[in-house]
Amino acid sequence: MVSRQSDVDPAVIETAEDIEAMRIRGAATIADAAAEALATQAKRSAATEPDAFERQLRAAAKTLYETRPTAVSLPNALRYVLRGMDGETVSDRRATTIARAEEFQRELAQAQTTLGTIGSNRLCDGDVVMTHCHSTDALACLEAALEDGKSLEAIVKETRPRKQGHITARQLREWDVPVTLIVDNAARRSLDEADHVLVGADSIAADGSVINKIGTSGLAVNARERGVPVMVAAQTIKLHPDTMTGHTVEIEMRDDAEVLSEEQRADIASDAGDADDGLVVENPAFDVTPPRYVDAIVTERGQFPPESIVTLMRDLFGDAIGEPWEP
Ligand SMILES: O=P(O)(O)OC[C@H]1O[C@H](OP(=O)(O)O)[C@H](O)[C@@H]1O
Repeated sequence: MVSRQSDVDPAVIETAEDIEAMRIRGAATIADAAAEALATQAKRSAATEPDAFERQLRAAAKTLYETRPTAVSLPNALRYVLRGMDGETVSDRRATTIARAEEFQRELAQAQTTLGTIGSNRLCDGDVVMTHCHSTDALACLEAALEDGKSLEAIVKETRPRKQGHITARQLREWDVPVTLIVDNAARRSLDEADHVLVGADSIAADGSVINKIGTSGLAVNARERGVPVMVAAQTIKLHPDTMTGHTVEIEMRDDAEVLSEEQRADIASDAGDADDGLVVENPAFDVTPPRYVDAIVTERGQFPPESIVTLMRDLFGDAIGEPWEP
């Protein structure tokens, strides 16, 4: 539940609620929306003192941060914008915050385009690509390959429980890519037809582990066994710097209702509704794919074997991290 702090603008609260409810979803889209929300907070702040202005921006960042715990693109976006807030007056702090948020959004869009070009180099004319969930970073690779004149086909996993695969299928059909939509459990069988598995990421850990939509790890294990290369498309905003100091990535557990309606629960558990009706629904939104099942992590800075992604992480983030809203 999004906390409603008095000095956080209603527009920021609305964005936070949209992210929490997944009306705004996808790690890159969430990061873009968070930067936009901080710019809105800055534009609308009625603070007359620079310290009060800064407190409001940090409160807004904390509100946004607390929406979803797994995609590191969110805190990375918040850190990036807040670290650009500068100046001794409200006016200066407002202007620098807005400019920094706009810079973040431009760089995010450019990074995805560059990543797509790099990822498309791994794809050949006539390839069949299996996708999981809906990743704009992954689709950027397919779009770049199509713009290069390569023909592609896709096997799209529906990706229960929220079926984000339908978003991918719709986008690919708009690009006139033949799509075979499959239930998640058919992935192993369909891998025989695939030349690549292409997925996105919510976070990349220092050891090269990939945190992505639930079902990614099982798909990657099956792909390794079937000899199908696994490509992870992930802008550097997905790199999780806290994992360089031993922190693990929290896996978001989402509501039962995404898996089972109250009517279905009542159909299964005759004494449904009792706290101890003996029926527990587990709904993890993400899982962790070990680096040994990943062939390449494609970023806007080039592609990396998972075991070496930490070199890029150190280069970009250094060691000083801290919470995104802290000074
Ligand atoms: O940043 P882009 O590549 O768009 O998406 C990255 C990942 O974010 C999504 O999470 P959710 O659907 O928001 O839970 C999926 O796990 C997807 O692979």
